[in-house]
Amino acid sequence: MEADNFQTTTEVFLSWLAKMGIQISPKIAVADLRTSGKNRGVVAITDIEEDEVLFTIPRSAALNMNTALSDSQLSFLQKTIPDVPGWLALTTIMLVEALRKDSKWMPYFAVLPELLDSLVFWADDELSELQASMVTTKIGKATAEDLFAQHITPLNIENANPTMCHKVASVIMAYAFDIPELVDKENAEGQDEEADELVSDNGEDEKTILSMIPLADMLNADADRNNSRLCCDNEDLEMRAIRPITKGDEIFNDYGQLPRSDLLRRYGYVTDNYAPFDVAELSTESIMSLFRSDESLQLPGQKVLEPLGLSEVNKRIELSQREGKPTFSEEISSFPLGTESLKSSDAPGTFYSPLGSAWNRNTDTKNLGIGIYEDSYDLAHPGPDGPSIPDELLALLYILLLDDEHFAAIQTSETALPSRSRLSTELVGQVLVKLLQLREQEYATTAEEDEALLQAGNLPHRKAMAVQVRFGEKQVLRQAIQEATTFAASNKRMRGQAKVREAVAGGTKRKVHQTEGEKKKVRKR
Ligand SMILES: C[S@@+](CC[C@H](N)C(=O)[O-])C[C@H]1O[C@@H](n2cnc3c(N)ncnc32)[C@H](O)[C@@H]1O
Repeated sequence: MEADNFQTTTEVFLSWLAKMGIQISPKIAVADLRTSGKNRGVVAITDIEEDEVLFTIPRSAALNMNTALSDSQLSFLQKTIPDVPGWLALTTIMLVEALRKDSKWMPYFAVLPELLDSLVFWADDELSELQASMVTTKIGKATAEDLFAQHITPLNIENANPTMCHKVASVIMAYAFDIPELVDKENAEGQDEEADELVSDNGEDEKTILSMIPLADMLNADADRNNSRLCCDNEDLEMRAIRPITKGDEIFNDYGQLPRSDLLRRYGYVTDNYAPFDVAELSTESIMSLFRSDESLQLPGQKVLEPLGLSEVNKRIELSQREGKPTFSEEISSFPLGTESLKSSDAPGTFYSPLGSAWNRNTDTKNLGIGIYEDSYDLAHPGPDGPSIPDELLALLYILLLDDEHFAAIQTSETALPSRSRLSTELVGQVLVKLLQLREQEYATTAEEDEALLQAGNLPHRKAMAVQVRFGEKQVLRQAIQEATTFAASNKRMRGQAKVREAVAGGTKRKVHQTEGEKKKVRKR
């Protein structure tokens, strides 16, 4: 019976797509992919050539603030909640639209999922299976609920309780597209001339509108298996093949090169094909708790690094926080800086990104510039795109480990940091190994134990996904440790050449001398 309902809902949806003016190539079909855990998807029923149009969607069939609700409902919302992020505005629109008895969008709403497996819906005991993964700090459930309470609750929309708001907002996060605004070419020409004087035409100022796009959002994704892309020629939206597709193949969109932690957070699934994009994060707080400690740092080979003293640590942090992109000399540019592209664009607490001003529909993409001091650093699998350990992390440790004379030289002259190969000193490598081993120990199980769990199989679905995420992060940490052990650049400018001493047998730990003021501020590990 359920299968019949599923099939009927799909058929009603397909007829509705035609009524909405969506033209579909006879070479594709919507398929029931529940047996592979994907619900619906789109498949090729004959061979398809590269660049063929799979379907065309008029802008009127994209659900957004231009197309949903009555004019009076929309202007009421614009007046009542003028300054909200785009995802929150679209959530409100969908909640209100779903209550309209004559809503033309009903056959579309019927194919949208009731509930996803994205992390906002996980119970605490399920989340605990992610162990020390920092993805749990990025769910932003409480922040989202504050926004629901502040903006949606006062509207008294029937059934718009926090659970329902999360359901709609999480569907938007997993299904919506940011599409360029329709440009009124006749009027835009004159405006462009004026605007040319003010802004550069680098595409960053393009206005976008967050939209639900029926059928385009029925495409699943599997890392680099993407074979189609949504294109926009101002008037219509087109899904095109970006490579030849063989009969029977699934048609995949591109959700981005996301680590499995983020895939799980945003989309509620993971597959092995995303494993190459996994990241492990090292928080700056954990680095600083090591450096701010008043205890000596025990390094491999029985070496001991004396503490730096709190005010000195703070001076070095200040230097690393200087605004602007880091400047490194020589061959640093042979690696892309850090692993920014792997990083989730949304910060903790901004769960349902993209954020942007809602009613003027402009998503701000300005790059504010980054110093080497970040809240956390992404470690990745080394590959053609770069090494495992980002340059910024090396530079931060290098600054913290520089001897006083060379630190002062960099501080006063604002000279560039040395190249990556010179940042990778033996001492930086040893401290990094220590930090990464401590990070590994934050996870309750080892990589080997996780692997055994996965091989044994039969895990509950969410636990299996969590174990894959934490196992992937531990594998990245292992690779980063491996990379750090190869660091062999000279320690000549490094702090502690006089003070790094062989620990005496039984290694007594000496307290560093501190001023009274400093002592009060020292944070114990
Ligand atoms: C844009 S929708 C794709 C259509 C969706 N399958 C449906 O039936 O409504 C994104 C959602 O599809 C599912 N999905 C996409 N790709 C998947 C994959 N490779 N494996 C499992 N589920 C997938 C996830 O639930 C994700 O949140």
